[in-house]
Amino acid sequence: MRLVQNMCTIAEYPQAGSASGDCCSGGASGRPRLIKIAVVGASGVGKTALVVRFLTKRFIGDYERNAGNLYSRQIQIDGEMLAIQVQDTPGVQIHEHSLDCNEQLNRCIRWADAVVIVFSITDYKSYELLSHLHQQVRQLHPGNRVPVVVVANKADLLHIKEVEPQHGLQLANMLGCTFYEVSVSENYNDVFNAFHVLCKEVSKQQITSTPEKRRTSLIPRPKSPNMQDLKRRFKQALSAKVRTVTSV
Ligand SMILES: Nc1nc2c(ncn2[C@@H]2O[C@H](COP(=O)(O)OP(=O)(O)OP(=O)(O)O)[C@@H](O)[C@H]2O)c(=O)[nH]1
Repeated sequence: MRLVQNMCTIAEYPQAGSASGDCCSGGASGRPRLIKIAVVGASGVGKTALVVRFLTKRFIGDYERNAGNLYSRQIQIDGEMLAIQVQDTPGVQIHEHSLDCNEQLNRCIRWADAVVIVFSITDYKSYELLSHLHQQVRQLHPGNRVPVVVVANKADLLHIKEVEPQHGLQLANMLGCTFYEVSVSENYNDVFNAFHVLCKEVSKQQITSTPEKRRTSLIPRPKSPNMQDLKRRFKQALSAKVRTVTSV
């Protein structure tokens, strides 16, 4: 299903890296490096709007309830072309004080190199989900510092806010996440910055986590000797042999 120009679901997208997510398929192969981002949060906080805004710069007011689309696009960040895949996920809820996480969501989180947790400043419950979701990310990526950005959306609706943006910042700091307060409907730059920071962090991690690959690509290939040189050496070896034979 094509949504808008320059954005496509993964089924249409020419593969950058393997389907299993070869995160380091850039460089030598000439293909852009792949960065996979999952966007999670409660229902109605603006996850789809955020993803579409980031990928197309446009705010489109209404979307069907999200079934979990995967979008992809190549974008240039700091001079490098990157293949970004963004997984939009269905809204989560709290059920009896714990996260009502289905397997689909868990799979998306496991698949991701980085996660955006979105809440809306007009919905206190979506804010409460934040630390549960963060915990879920850490549990599903044990021993791996997957970068997480917290996005407080709908900053244009301050008159009906249920969460002080300041509280979002404090919680994000406590969890060790970068925090962005945005209005997807009114401001593209903040949205771009949130994804930009995330992509940069993943990029840094990918580069430092594959020292072997980098080292091999840095070692110059030995030059093959030219034919003249080989012939000369062959002749030398032959005449040496002949000399040895005649001197016996
Ligand atoms: N005023 C305002 N409305 C927004 C903003 N971002 C999204 N919305 C609106 O919020 C509603 C929900 O947005 P979606 O992007 O569908 O939210 P979602 O989190 O993907 O929702 P689910 O698919 O149910 O999980 C839509 O009517 C959007 O137009 C914003 O920054 N400001």
